[in-house]
Amino acid sequence: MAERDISFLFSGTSFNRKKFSSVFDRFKEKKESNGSKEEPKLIENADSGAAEEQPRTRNVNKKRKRKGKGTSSESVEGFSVFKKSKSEMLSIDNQEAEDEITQRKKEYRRQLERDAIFRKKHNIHVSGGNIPSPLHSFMELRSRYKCRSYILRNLAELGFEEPTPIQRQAIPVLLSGRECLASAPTGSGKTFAFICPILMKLKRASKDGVRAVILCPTRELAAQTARECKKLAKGKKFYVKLLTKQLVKSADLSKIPCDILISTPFRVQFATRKKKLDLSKVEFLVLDESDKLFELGLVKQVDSVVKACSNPSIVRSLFSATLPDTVEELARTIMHDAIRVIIGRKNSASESIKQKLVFVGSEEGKLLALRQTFEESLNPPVLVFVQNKERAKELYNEVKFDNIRADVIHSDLPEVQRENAVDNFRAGKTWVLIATDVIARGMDFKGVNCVINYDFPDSSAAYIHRIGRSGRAGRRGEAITLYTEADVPYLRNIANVMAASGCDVPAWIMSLRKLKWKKHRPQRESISTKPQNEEE
Ligand SMILES: Nc1ncnc2c1ncn2[C@@H]1O[C@H](COP(=O)(O)OP(=O)(O)OP(=O)(O)O)[C@@H](O)[C@H]1O
Repeated sequence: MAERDISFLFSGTSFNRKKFSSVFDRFKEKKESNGSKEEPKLIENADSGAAEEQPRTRNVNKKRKRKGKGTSSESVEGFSVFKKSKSEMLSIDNQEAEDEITQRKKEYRRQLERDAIFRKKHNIHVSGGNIPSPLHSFMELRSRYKCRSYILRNLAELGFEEPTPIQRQAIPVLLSGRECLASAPTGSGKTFAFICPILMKLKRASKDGVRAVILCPTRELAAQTARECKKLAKGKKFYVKLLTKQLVKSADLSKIPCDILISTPFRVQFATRKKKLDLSKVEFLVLDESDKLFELGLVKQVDSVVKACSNPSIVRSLFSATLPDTVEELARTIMHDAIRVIIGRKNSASESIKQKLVFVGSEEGKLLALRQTFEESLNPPVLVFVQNKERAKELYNEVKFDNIRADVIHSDLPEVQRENAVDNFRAGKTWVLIATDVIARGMDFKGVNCVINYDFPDSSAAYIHRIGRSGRAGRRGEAITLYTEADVPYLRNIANVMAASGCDVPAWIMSLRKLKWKKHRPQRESISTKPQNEEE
């Protein structure tokens, strides 16, 4: 059939098959070798990674062919080439094919070396097969992946000059249709590392149902991610939907156009269980803050969303600043041939944060230390983290009369109040925001100068995420962690994180025994300056 098509195309042309049999054979060989695993590729990248190098391959081949012609005419002067016997011709062709393969292999190796040097320079560590080359610039999104100009325009409008290390590697991975397990420091641009390839792959808006789902552990982070997504999609009519409680209640979601759905696992699971949401066409699933999503309490909901996204060709990706081995193992059970991308050292704090430990003796000592810090050097915006919502309320009641613009956020507050607390802090109306871990992850407040851990964090991951609210996008930040006698057994774990990110830690702390850390949530005395009997 194919042959007949070819003959049809060449009808009227006298084409001597016998004379050019060796050429025909070469094409045949190529066809067969295309399917074979042994065929050497220029770049052992996944689909588009390889595609990205194809023009270069073709150029090399063209050049090689032209050069070959030139050489033979030079050496044999004109028509003498046709005087060669058939077997000689065949051997020349075979030689040419072999040369080409060797050349490709060399180029492929050179590209691997260039990639390795570039990754080393940007502290990018990768594992997995056929890893696409990292991005050298945002412009490569156009040259390699035909990125539409609206995205490049929006990146420029946002003031992004260069991709961050996680963006350099994770974007090509996802654009190549590969799954990605990624870890990079807080504030290093992970959000755009998954939003950008999703927008590029979805190409344009459609009314055919949800095509991408992004799960975040809190509604605040989901709202922020939806906003960021809309910023990058500006100028293109994508349907980006934040799935809120009201939306689930009020609408038949199947009738609302939605390309990208962003929400918490609870909300998405609820909507799918009520048959208000069909996720069978989802092409991309992102688990942001994935280690948090895999914690007890969320993992079942996540599991049910993962199952609801039943499209067999779905591309899943996991992102977080902290990725414990247990989470990696669990993640691998749901991922196919994922590429692992780690920026810097896994589970470490951002190096742009100056970290300090301050001993305060007792709970009373904490309040004194906090007030003293505010009096001497309040440099807003400041975030103060406490252990639970009760303590958040107590501390807020203490500082709200201190002539500083303070506010509080915790899970007991109604949605609107939580939103206002975040918005006012963002807008600079609030100087000091007292918070539980509800905003410890992912929240991107511009220019938080200092994070104060009023209560010692309950894990080193919690520490990394809390202090990571400052020192974002290359800016400098500060973190102060108050501790009492009750916290001393856990000091060493925090000290290790500090030392790994280049901060000074007293030698006596480093000589403490390292405890296997379970959640550290000691019973703490209530926060109050009022005498006990007055309270009663
Ligand atoms: N290429 C870039 N150049 C400059 N700034 C960038 C770039 N990419 C992202 N940013 C900015 O960096 C900040 C942090 O980004 P993002 O919130 O995505 O960090 P993250 O790595 O997800 O942090 P976390 O681990 O805390 O969730 C944001 O304000 C974002 O706008």
